[in-house]
Amino acid sequence: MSNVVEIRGVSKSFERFALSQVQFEVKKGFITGLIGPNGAGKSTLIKIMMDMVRPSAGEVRIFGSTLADNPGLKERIGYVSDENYFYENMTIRNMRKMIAPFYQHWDHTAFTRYLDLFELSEKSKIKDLSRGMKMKFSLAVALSHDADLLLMDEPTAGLDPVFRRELLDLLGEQIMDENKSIIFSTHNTTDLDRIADYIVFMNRGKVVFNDNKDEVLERYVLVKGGRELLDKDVLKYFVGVREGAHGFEALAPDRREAEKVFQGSALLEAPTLEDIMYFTVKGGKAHV
Ligand SMILES: Nc1ncnc2c1ncn2[C@@H]1O[C@H](COP(=O)(O)OP(=O)(O)OP(=O)(O)O)[C@@H](O)[C@H]1O
Repeated sequence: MSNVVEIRGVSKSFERFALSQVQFEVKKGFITGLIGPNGAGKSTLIKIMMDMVRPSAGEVRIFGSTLADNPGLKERIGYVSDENYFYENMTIRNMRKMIAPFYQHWDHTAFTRYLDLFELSEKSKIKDLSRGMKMKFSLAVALSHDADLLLMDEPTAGLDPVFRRELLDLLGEQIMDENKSIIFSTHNTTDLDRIADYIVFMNRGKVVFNDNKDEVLERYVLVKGGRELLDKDVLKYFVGVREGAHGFEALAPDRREAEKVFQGSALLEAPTLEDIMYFTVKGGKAHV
């Protein structure tokens, strides 16, 4: 199976944050969701992938080359930023006239179709668009130049629930063509429940895991039991614990092991991606 993106030992330090030794691959033909709490380093990593931020170590290969060696590859990426990089005083039409010539494969028919679908008028000025409408415009651009990779930083942020679903369906349709791939970051794990094939989970500048979504959901297990079960010996089986008035809830990273230890004494349940993110980020010891 070929990789559309290869991230090798990427590090980047800012004054109060470090992305350290990030390493993973993204498979062609799939949707990969990038999740993690605020400040985990998702946007920084996406900017490094786009060659907008230079890493202090390591490299990113997209379609087999680095963008520094082969800047023309950017054309094959449909990038959606988490910031508005359009000119506020321009209309959508004038912005489009400026952007389109950068792309050899600009598809004006597709662009007008997306504007219609997203209920945007070419006459609107960027500054008069709501946050969600700016996101829609950005998506229309990213989808209109026959990109092989859609790389999107929080594309569902600011979208209402109805359009959010429509967008996820639309992204699902994009990868029907098995040559296309999608990477997108989100805070909303339900976006991923719906469409992601792979999950890259980042926390504090590091990758916690990069795995097939179904395998992740099968590997972890939620353990629910009485407080009397919680002692130091048991804590080693958990990545995070939450204590309530009557009992505890914890996430174990190894379902089989947890089944052996807790079968009969605690309740074992399948976690959601949100449970996995919550317990991993929160940790456990401090709460017990
Ligand atoms: N140019 C910069 N200079 C200094 N610090 C930076 C810079 N860019 C990012 N950071 C810091 O790096 C950290 C990670 O930021 P980043 O935007 O990558 O996180 P994120 O996972 O996308 O977060 P969010 O989910 O809140 O968007 C933050 O603490 C941020 O303040």
